Amino acid sequence: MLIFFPLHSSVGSNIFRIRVFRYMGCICFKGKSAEEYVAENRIRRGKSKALKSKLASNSLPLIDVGNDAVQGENEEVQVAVAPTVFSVTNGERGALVIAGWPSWLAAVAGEAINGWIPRRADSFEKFDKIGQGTYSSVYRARDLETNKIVALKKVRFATMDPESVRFMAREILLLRRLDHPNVMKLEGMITSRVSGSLYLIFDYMEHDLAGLAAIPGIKFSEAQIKCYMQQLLRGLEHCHGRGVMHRDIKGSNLLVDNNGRLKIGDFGLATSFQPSKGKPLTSRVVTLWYRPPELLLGATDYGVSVDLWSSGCILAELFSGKAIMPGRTEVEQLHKIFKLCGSPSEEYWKKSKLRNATIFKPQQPYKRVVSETFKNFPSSALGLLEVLLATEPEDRGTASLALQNEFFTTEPLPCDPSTLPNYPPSKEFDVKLQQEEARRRERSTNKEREQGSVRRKLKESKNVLAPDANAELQASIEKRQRQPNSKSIVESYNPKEDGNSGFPLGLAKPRVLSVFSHSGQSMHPSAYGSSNNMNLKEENVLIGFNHDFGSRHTELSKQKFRWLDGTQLSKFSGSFAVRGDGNSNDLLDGLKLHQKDFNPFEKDLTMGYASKNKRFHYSGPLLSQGGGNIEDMLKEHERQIQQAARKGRLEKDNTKKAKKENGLTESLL
Ligand SMILES: Nc1ncnc2c1ncn2[C@@H]1O[C@H](COP(=O)(O)OP(=O)(O)OP(=O)(O)O)[C@@H](O)[C@H]1O
Repeated sequence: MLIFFPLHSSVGSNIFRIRVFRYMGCICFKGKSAEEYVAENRIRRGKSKALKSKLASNSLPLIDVGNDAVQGENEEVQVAVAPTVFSVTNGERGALVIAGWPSWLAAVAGEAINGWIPRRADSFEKFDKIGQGTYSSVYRARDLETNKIVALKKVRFATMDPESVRFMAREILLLRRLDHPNVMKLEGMITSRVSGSLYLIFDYMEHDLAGLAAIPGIKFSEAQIKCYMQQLLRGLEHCHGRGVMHRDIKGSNLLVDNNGRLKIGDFGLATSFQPSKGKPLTSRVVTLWYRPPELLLGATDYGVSVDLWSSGCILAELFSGKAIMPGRTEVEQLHKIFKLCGSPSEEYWKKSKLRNATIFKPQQPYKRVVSETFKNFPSSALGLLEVLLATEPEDRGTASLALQNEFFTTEPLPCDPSTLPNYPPSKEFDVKLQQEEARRRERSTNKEREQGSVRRKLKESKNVLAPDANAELQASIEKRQRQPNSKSIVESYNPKEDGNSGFPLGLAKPRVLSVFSHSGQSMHPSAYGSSNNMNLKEENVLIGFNHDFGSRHTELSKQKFRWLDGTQLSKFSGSFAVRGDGNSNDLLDGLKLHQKDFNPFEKDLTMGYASKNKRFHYSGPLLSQGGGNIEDMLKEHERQIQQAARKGRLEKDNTKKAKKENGLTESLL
């Protein structure tokens, strides 16, 4: 059997000529000639007229797939690779491995790599690290074949975990669907049959919008803002037109090159949407500050308007120089939205039937004050902002409509991207590095004096960086990577599969996350008494579990809720929250109450938990009974955050003290 080794690929083209070399005078695969094989296996030869003529005119890009064979006896096989995604048959899987892909990838994510040939790592010269995402590290590199500077995104996933590979493949599949000047184009991938890693190849982009906005002294002009917004909306128009929802539009995902061209990047949370199919989606997407109200209210049938909301946040941010709604928790985020954009209409509450609507519906409607708040913005910008930041998703229109808004047609017109100034390196990553460096220096010199200067430096950087979309879940990703055998639960999670008690087969033993207390507020288990102190024997208890999955998709739906009886509970080492006087009956009453209200299999009911480093994270809605009093919830919420912060500071001080004492002892010894 002939083994093909890739020499060079021309990814992005839909039609290739593949030069195969005869080895010992014969080319065969599974008893067929390469040509027959290629013709039969999805690679359609001369199917359409246009293709036939291209084939005849020899105008197709060429890929060599053999450097190991005997030259001289070669023949050219012309191959058309359709641009769409295919399901992969066993035969094709074999062909993918032969083409140089590792079997773990071909087996699980054949569709994502079909028709492509991997690039070899040694055909790139790797330089510095330029970015760090939750799921990746990004490096600058030179493509030795083209001499072009590129960005290599090394994606993190567990090759042993098919679900994790499949999820990573989703990003690739979606990227392959897109081809637009304002969308990051996947130029190819690097891996090999023996490699356990995968790099995605992109054009190198010098900046991102968050980083640019954070450069001290930079204030974009109206024409420049229009230019960036136009590019963003054009990119979105393309994505939406191709059935892709981005679901994480924010400054650091909008990459900008030295020619002023903006491209939407990071499709890790993106999904394809088919409105007709009505498949429920997770509401735990989009970085908090840019997350629209419907997601905070638990919508699972949302659409592309989520990206338009985020774009509205970006528009206002570009004019005001800072994030407009920097919430620390989902509750606070929703409150900020209501205070600025008003609460949705009565009709909306009724018709939308959102999961968290009863909890978060304010007793008194909030008035919209967008125009008053941003009265200094140009009026045409306000017009577009009013549309994009509509509380009700249907009122946000579409990217195409936004592009027709008078914002883009009135003076000053959007400037040409090439006229945008050249900025110094300014990625969000660079800003983070600078801030870390400033902190490090602070520690190593006179504390008092340095503290002042760092505070000044941080102040100078006018834009506070947004948290990562799922930053709070980082700790569990790492844990998950050490647990390759756990079964994952994907967006289309089917509660029936795992029954009402116990856990799905193959799942790692879950960690108890939270229980609902009497008032319905979620409490962090470790902050309160242990299960042994409570009389939980007879009752069924609603508990949130963290299955600790490492891959991104499971994060989106990782927290599941189950009713457990006392016996099952006793199997867990976690401890439980009790409100009021700590009497277990308080808890149980509360739980029974919630048993009526909630479907135990619903996701994302609560998200408060402590990570490995014992920092408190509140990312989820804290539930309250009956709804209506968001102000009280916020007060309680704020109190809990302050308390957690105080506790953190105290622990830090104690550690420092202990270290100091140890140091003293050591030096004495
Ligand atoms: N093509 C590129 N050119 C230059 N820098 C890039 C490029 N792509 C990504 N980066 C940098 O790397 C960082 C991480 O990339 P990306 O956001 O795609 O990774 P991720 O793991 O999906 O991140 P996230 O945590 O946001 O999900 C970006 O914020 C950006 O600064």
